[in-house]
Formats: sequence, structure tokens, C-alpha cells
Amino acid sequence: MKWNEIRYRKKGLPPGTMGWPLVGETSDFLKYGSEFMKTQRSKHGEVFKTHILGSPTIISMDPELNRYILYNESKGLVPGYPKAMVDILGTNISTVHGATHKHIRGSILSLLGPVAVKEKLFPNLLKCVKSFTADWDGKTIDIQEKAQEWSQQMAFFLAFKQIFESESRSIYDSFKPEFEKIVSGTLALPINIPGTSYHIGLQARSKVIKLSREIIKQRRSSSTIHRDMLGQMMSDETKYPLNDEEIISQIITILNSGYETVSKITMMSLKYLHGDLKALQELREEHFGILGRKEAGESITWEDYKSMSFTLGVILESLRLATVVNGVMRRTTSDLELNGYKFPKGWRIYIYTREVNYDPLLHPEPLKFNPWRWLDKKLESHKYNFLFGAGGRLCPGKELGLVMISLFLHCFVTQYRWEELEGEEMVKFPRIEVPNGLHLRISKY
Ligand code: HEM
Repeated sequence: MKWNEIRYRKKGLPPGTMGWPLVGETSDFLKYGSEFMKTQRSKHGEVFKTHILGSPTIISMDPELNRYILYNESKGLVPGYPKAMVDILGTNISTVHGATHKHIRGSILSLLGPVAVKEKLFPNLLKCVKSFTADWDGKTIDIQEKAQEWSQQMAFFLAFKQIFESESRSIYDSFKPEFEKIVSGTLALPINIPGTSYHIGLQARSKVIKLSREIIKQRRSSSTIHRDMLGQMMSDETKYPLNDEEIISQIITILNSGYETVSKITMMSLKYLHGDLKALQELREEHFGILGRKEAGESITWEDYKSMSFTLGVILESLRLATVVNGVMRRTTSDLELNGYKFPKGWRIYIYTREVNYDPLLHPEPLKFNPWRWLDKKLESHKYNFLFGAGGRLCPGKELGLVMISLFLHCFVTQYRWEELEGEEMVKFPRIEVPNGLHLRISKY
């Protein structure tokens, strides 16, 4: 440990400890999560150094500094996700910057950004959610598993129905088991020994690559022009030529990004609503109010979705209170000086936003589930609201994610009442998880 401290000793660095050689403080970070962060903050302040997930890292809980970093990528503060994440996801939107990033982001936005959701995806998303939630009356479901399955199907639908068109169903079946392995692997220590999450994640990546390569090969041998994302990426006329590995990594990124966040917010919304009858009542009123204005059999529209202000409050509050996203990561491309500290070249910065979620000045009674707080629009646009990131990397899937969860809640609360079965313990860090599942007994409303 001493050797590790000496190795990283440099004048002007933030305070903090570096832990053991190679592994640093990763096990404490993963095991004690937010408690580890709080302890380190109480010892060293809001900006401190550590060694986690394979890299020397500076953790910042200072909202103003975090904002500065998020808005100043061009000043040598590029995304810097851990080695395991980069190895498993490969070269993707989060590993490129500058003009290349702009280009890939433009492509993703055109596929699943707000305009695409409004103009192309909305009716199909509604159809998918309706059929997914159709026959749950009288059943006991594990909502964690169901929400994952549903968001996988949606992610698949978005990534592959457009990307792979007619090949969709069989590809979905082959990809399905790989989703979870990829997500778990990205958060592990990059130690490639059989049995570790990292190793399993790398294997899942190889499988996805193999499957995707076959499809790319099929497309190359046919003269059909596919007007979808894969077609766009494979076209000779593309402004940004990608090799096959990069194309496949783009696909993996889309699947990975939507899957974890959307499924966990959905699960946590139902959990919080179960414990707050007043909020549930108000949510139901909002949705039955919309249905009441419809003719029999008439579907809800984009405008109806946009009018669901309380639903949006429920989603944002669940995202905040459960802290589905703990923070985002950056890497320095040169030696920098920020807040009076040295940030050495090549170090990672963990912009830890979890604590802002519980800041009583921003969110009075921060541990209370209070969706009404979001009815004041100033909170959503607050300069320290980083729920969807900020700056040039603000989540391009924000609207899509919000639509997916809103439509799920619409179908669920207007059809069913539910009872949560007791006793399942929840792990909250580094990702929310109920190891034995969160079981709900469902009946018709
Ligand atoms: C609704 C729940 C969601 C939350 C809370 C969320 C959160 C975030 C956050 C915090 C970032 C910033 C990362 C950074 O600064 O490095 C981000 C970026 C991103 N998100 Fe989301 N996201 C959600 C849904 C989605 C969905 C549904 C998709 C697409 C299927 C998506 C795709 C992406 C992509 C591709 C980026 C990288 C953007 C870039 O680097 O320019 N997200 N998201």
C-alpha cells in the first residue's frame, strides 16, 4: 500500500488514498459504494484521489467543478470510462471525441432522438408496451426481470428492427442472454480469469460480435440497400467510415445504454408508487383523464404523452431518489489545474453526481419520494441537475427513455393494481439490484 502511495505521490494532487497496487480501493468502492464515497469525502473533502476500476482516479462531488468538467470537454476533459467498459463495449460514442463524436452522435440522434421518437417510433413503442403488459392479471411477476425483459425487447426493437429488419426475431433470441453479462462485465475489475464478470462480459461481447459479423457479411453479399443505422454505417458514402468492429460496438452501445437505466427506473417507480398511495392516485387520475377524452379504441398520442406532467415527475423522482446513475467518467488528455489541484494527464475523473440528488438545498426532504417537486420546471433545468448528464454528452436517449417508461406506467396503472411481496433485499451500488427479484402480485384494476 505504501508503495502505491509513493508511486502516485505528486505535489498538488487532491488528498486521498490509493489502496493496494493494481486493485487500488476497488473492492471497498464496489462493496461499500456510497458509504465509501461519504467516508472519503468526510476525510478529504469534495474532491479526492483514489485508485478504482484499474486507474488512478480523482472523484469530484463538487457540483460547480462537475459542471465545468461536463461543459469543457475540449479543454482536455474527454470521456474516460473504465478499462472493463471500454474493452467490453469497444470503440463507441463514449470513447471518441471532437468531430468524430459529433458525427456518431448525429447519427444516433437521427435514429432515436426526440424527433425520431415523435415522428417514427411512438406508435410502435405503444404497441410493444401494450402487448408486453397484456395478460398479467392474477399473476405474480418478478418486476425486475420483467422490466429488464421489456427494456431488452424495446432496445432490440430499436437497434435491430431498424438495423437488422427482417432477421429480427432469431437474432433477438441469440442476443437475449448476452445483455446482462455485458452490463455486469462493464462494472467489474478488468481481470481476465474464467468466472469473473469481466471474463464473462468479454465472452458475451465475442458472441455479439460473431452474430453481428454474420449479418454484416450477409448484407455485403446482397445488393439490397438498407435504409437503417447499419446500412448508414456500412455505406461507402458515409462521412465517417467505420470498420466492422466499430459498427458492432455502436450496436452494443445502443443496447447497453437503454437497457439498464430504463428497466431500473421502471422498477423503482413501481416500488415507490406502491409505498405512496397519494402519488399513485394522482398518477392514475392523470392517465384515466387522458383515456376519458378518447373514443373507444382510440390510442393515446404524442400530445397526450407530452401532457403527462405528473408521470414525468414520478420518473424523475424515481431516477433521483434511487440514483440509477451514480455519475459519469472523464479522462484528462493533459496535465490540468482545477479547483487549485493538479489533475495529471491520463487520470480518470469520476463526476460523482449521487450526492447532488440528496442535497437538501436543491431537494428539500431529500429522502422523501415527492414527484410533485418536479412540477416546478425550474428543478429540471437547474444547473446542477445532471440526471441525464450535461453539455455535449447530454443523453441523446433521454426522450426515448422517458416515453418508454411513461407508456409502461400508462398501461400498468390503468390496467392493474399490485401488491409487493415482502422480504427481498435491494443492493443499491454500483447498480440497483434485487438479487432474488422484486415480486408483485397483480390483479385487474
Ligand atoms: C431514461 C433513462 C436514461 C438515463 C437516466 C440516461 C442517462 C445518461 C447519462 C447521465 C449520460 C451522460 C454520459 C456522459 O456524460 O458520459 C447518457 C449518455 C448517453 N445515453 Fe443515456 N440515459 C437514459 C436512457 C438512454 C436510452 C434509452 C438510450 C438509447 C437507447 C441512451 C443512450 C445514450 C448514449 C448513446 C449516450 C452517450 C452520449 C454521448 O457520449 O454523446 N440513454 N445517458
